[in-house]
Amino acid sequence: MTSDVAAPGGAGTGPVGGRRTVVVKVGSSSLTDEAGAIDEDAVAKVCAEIATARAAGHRVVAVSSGAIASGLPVLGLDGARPRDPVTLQAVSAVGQSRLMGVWDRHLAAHDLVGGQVLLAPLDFAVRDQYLHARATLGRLLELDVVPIVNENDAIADDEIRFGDNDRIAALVAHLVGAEALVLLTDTPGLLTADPRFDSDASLIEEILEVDQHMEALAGGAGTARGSGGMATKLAAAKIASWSGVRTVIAAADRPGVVADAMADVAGVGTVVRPRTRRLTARKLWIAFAVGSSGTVVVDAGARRALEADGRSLLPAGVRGAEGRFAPGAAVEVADEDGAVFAKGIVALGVEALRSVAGVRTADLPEGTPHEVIHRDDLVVLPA
Ligand SMILES: Nc1ncnc2c1ncn2[C@@H]1O[C@H](COP(=O)(O)OP(=O)(O)O)[C@@H](O)[C@H]1O
Ligand SMILES: N[C@@H](CCC(=O)OP(=O)(O)O)C(=O)O
Repeated sequence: MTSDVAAPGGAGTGPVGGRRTVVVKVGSSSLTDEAGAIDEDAVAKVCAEIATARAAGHRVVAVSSGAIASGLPVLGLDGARPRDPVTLQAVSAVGQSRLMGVWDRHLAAHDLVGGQVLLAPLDFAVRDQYLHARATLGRLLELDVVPIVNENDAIADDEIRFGDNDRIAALVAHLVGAEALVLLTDTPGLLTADPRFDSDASLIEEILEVDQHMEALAGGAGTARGSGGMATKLAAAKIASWSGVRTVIAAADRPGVVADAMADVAGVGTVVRPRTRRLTARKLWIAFAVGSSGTVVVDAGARRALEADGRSLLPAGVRGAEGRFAPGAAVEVADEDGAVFAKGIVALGVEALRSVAGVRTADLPEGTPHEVIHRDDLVVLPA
């Protein structure tokens, strides 16, 4: 599986210009007050910390929630937050520019310039857009701008939007070759239980590998203002970890939190360590950025060849195919018990694949690709 592993020197693009890069995400829960309006003091505090990191020579990308919160009072809707997605999208269109105004003002107090970058899932899933986003973010950093990223809420398709900013922040951390991803929230980090239901919950200071046990501890959002809760923070930490990026989940109101997270100070929050064997940019994109269009079911021998030997998937090992997909689509790979263990880019459409399922290479009709999923297009997922 050597082709899964990135060259040393950084994930994705690698450290830009040899300087350390950090992605700092501030969640809705800590950017808004009880009434749901933007808390300017919270933005000012983060901007001061970003300025300190910049003064220490680091590059910083901010990921900021709060477009909807910024738009509600302008439209007189802060009394009762609308529930329907289209109204919320319209509200975000009003709020996003105001949110940027708040960031610009507080960054300017430190002689820093912000630049708005709005991203949607397709920007990560369509490879050309992904490379384009990477180039733009890289150039912004070269220009000493602080990119301020949010989801493109106004036009995001409700079916496929992220909804939370945690996973966007992790994918951005990969894009810019960050050293650390700092997820700032309204708790000290991941606790042993959701603090709303267990007042004795204590901080988990270090996670070596995000596994099912950890995922079981993570509940949903604590307030109506936040989205995703700890569950999406751990999902983000997993993406970051596979990208070779260290994640720190910590309290937004902790003094010096960004500097301490960069310095890896013990107790700053929950630190999720990067994997030593990180995925290449392409494999990471396949594993986490692109949605899957179907499932290819394989026999036990094929599972072994893929998992243990890092081989390509051949038609002979295929038992069936589900879903609707064309050549070039991303699909999950499952064994005959239905356990999904890999993901990849398939070379045949679903009908063509069904027609050659179980056929040995020597007996394939002329013109049929010999590999259903090439090993370079296949990622074995964590257990
Ligand atoms: N195990 C846990 N440890 C800490 N917080 C948890 C846990 N499970 C659920 N939560 C909830 O997650 C919330 C933070 O997530 P969220 O509201 O989405 O924040 P943000 O807006 O910062 O992304 C916390 O306020 C807490 O109520
Ligand atoms: N993109 C949305 C916020 C999404 C959101 O709340 O995310 P999170 O801060 O991860 O809980 C906005 O700007 O209003």
